[in-house]
Amino acid sequence: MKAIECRGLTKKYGTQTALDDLSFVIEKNKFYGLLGRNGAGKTTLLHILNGELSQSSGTILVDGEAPYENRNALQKVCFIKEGQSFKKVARVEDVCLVASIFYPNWDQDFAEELLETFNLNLKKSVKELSKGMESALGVTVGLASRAPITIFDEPYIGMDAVARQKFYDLLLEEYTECPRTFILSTHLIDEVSKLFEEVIMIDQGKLLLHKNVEQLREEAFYLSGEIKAVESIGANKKIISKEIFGQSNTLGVYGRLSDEERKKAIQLNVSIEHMPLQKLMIYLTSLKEKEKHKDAKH
Ligand SMILES: Nc1ncnc2c1ncn2[C@@H]1O[C@H](COP(=O)(O)OP(=O)(O)OP(=O)(O)O)[C@@H](O)[C@H]1O
Repeated sequence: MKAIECRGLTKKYGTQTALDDLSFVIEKNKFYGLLGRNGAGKTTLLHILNGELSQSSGTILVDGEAPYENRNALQKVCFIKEGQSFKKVARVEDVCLVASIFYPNWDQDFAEELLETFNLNLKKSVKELSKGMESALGVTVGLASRAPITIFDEPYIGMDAVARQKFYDLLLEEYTECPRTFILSTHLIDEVSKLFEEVIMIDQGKLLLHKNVEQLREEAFYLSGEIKAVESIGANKKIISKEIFGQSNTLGVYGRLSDEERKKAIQLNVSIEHMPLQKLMIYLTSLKEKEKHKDAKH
């Protein structure tokens, strides 16, 4: 079942192309990580998804409807942005009241439970909150909205490591108890990658990768061992990184190993290790950059 569908989605700001012919499907009740370097186009995509921006061309459907200025579609989406700017004079309870009016599935008891967890007082005004506390208020709204599509775009600005961990634990608990579509856009990839079921990577407005995380675990790995042995296993594979330490070599590989190749790796004392998502993104985006420079030279 589709929660979101993009076809040829393109967004231009004047001559700047922020999204370039993006096509993908986000399925219902799955947890997505939206990843990409600064300026990749993530926020632009999320603003279009949330009906705040219109695309230059292509289509986007949220639960089958175009989201731009469409209240019906938007009630299904709760979008918590980086540095969410709630009205400074509003009290925490006012923020919850407004959210309860907008989101049909709002759960006030859950909201109050979360506020207590984050030590937020209902009577405090937003201007009295620290940066991290304001982010915790955003996280509370996102979770208690119980919106079928809940999106967090770097929602933890100012939250310390303990508060962030609390947020990830709550997110996992909520996803397990009350499944819905979650999209988390983040630069702290390895902190949260355990939550993701699918990963969408964007680079310079284009889709770089859309994969199931389990599949990625099998397809992105390091081979380490004696130089010749490692190179024989990595031959004919897409090599995305290479490090040589004396007589040993570590290759970052993006591809699949057959059972035969795995057996051979054991025989040759070549270790196979999972590559963290953050590293994979760094390698893939820098490879793209190198390819672009090469094309520009020719
Ligand atoms: N309002 C705007 N006017 C002109 N250009 C814009 C505007 N908003 C974004 N851009 C450009 O569009 C591109 C994508 O920006 P966007 O904010 O979507 O990236 P992002 O992936 O969210 O980046 P970050 O991780 O830094 O938040 C960038 O090149 C940016 O300079």
